[in-house]
Amino acid sequence: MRIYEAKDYEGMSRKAANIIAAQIVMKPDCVLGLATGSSPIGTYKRLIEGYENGDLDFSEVKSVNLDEYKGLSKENDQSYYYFMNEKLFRHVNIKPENTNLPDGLATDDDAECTRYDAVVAATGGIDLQLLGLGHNGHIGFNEPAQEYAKGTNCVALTQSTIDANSRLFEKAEDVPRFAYTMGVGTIMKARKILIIVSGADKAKIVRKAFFGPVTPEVPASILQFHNDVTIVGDEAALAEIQEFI
Ligand SMILES: N[C@@H]1[C@@H](O)[C@H](O)[C@@H](COP(=O)(O)O)O[C@@H]1O
Repeated sequence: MRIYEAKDYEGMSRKAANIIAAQIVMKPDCVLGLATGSSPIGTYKRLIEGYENGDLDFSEVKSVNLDEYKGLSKENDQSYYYFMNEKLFRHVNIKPENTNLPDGLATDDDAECTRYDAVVAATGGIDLQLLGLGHNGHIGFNEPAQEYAKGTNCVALTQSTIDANSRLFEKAEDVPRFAYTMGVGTIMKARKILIIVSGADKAKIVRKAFFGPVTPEVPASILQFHNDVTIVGDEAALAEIQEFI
């Protein structure tokens, strides 16, 4: 596990974008696993700059996103489809047909999970998976549980996740209660994992996830078993793991 400490959110974003940019330069037709949330917004900004100044070409890049809220359409400004379009896709030359997310409006959960697993498999596998970290250790929307989900699944969000994400919605009641998420098994199959963490509120879970016991009760802890994980965090988020850096 490599750990890079950046001074602040901006520094974290630059470092993470450099790692993703290196992946794109080394393999122009790479498959990127992408994430939503506040953590990757700065990273996507830097990638857009890389495209605008001619350093990065997304024309052959494929992407698969981790998750999507159940019940939200692509046009809903809270959907992860909308987020990805606003924060990255529409600003670079990635082909829309090469970008993939679970379908928030699917009605048959099992069929949608099977479909999305097939979509991910058809890409040939994820070269680099970008991850944020939930306050309870969730990755994608894989919440603390008794066991790890292997493939895409429809999950009931925990109250703590609903509360954390309600800051982005007008009313807490508007936060969907269910989401489709890529499974932990699929995430673990990514060739490289890049996890970004920022802010003092992540410090405790960072220690628990990466230096505590491996358990589905802290979903991100399984990343300790992956052989190519890079953590990029700012000083505040890495405050509790200083002895390991
Ligand atoms: N489903 C997303 C995750 O993919 C994200 O990594 C995490 C942390 O979000 P943030 O980066 O805003 O702290 O929570 C959300 O619920």
